[in-house]
Amino acid sequence: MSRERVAVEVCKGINGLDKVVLREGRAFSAEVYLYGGQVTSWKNDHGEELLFMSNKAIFKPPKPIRGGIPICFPQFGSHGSLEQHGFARNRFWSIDTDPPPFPTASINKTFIDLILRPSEEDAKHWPHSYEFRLRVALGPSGDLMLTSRIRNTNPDGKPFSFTFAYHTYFSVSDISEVRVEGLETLDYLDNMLERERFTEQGDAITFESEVDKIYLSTPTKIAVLDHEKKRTFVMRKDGLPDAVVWNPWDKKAKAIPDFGDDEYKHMLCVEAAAVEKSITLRPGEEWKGRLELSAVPSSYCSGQLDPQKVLQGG
Ligand SMILES: O=P(O)(O)OC[C@H]1O[C@@H](O)[C@H](O)[C@@H](O)[C@@H]1O
Repeated sequence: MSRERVAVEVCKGINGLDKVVLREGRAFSAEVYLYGGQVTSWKNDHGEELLFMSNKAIFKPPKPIRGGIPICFPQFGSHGSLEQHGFARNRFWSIDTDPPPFPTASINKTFIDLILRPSEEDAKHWPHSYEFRLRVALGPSGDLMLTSRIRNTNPDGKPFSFTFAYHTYFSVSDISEVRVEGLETLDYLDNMLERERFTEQGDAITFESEVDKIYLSTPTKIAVLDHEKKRTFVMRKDGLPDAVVWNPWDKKAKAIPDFGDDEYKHMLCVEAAAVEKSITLRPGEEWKGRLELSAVPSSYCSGQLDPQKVLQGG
């Protein structure tokens, strides 16, 4: 007799931190830590992990967790007055038991709603009142969906601005066998050159050294093809015009304390983001940013794989 899988379970994770486990179908699953409101695991129906998590990740405040999908808010990167990537990734989020309804009814039943509100300490550095609601959902075919709703609740009539990213760490077999499609010929800001602006040349993007680029005004669908694994990640995004692509490569990897020296070979960050133009909300206004990830088998032929076809199963 098979024991029924609990769809949404709140339990203890590493170092006793609270986590929520979502389960769908035979073996699809995802895990979300309340610390950081961070997805730390996403598995397919073979139980294979699809997100990268460093073996040296520190699941202990105040360090953010190195891997999964950290949330960068209210500041992406180091441009601004706040700590790198903002504070949302190292705050304790709460389970939101009574979130306002979504305008269109969700067909997904397997989800968790989290909420982040500013603490007194946060308000000293970023003097704004807001509600950040995050829904993490797992679809019937294993798709992972994150929806952020950020509302300005400033009582003093003041607007605020922020930048944002879903800092997704994909797990890949070998970075030198990976290509990203959907960003070719776009303009990007090079983070390694003080955000100087360039235009991407040529074909799909491949990797042979450190990369840290913010692609601008990107399409809503981007594909990450893992040749060796014969797997393609398809990212769809909404409300997030930019896409950050990051791999630290060998030298930078050694300088990151919570990252193994060789781990750069097995990860790639492709981050749905709003960086170039910050988002401004007046009191009472709400912004929505959505990320949808699916992992599909791919038989890869150089230049012939059209992410569109992958999406349609063709
Ligand atoms: O080490 P952190 O703060 O998690 O940041 C990792 C990387 O995150 C990327 O999004 C940035 O573009 C990089 O510049 C940065 O190095």
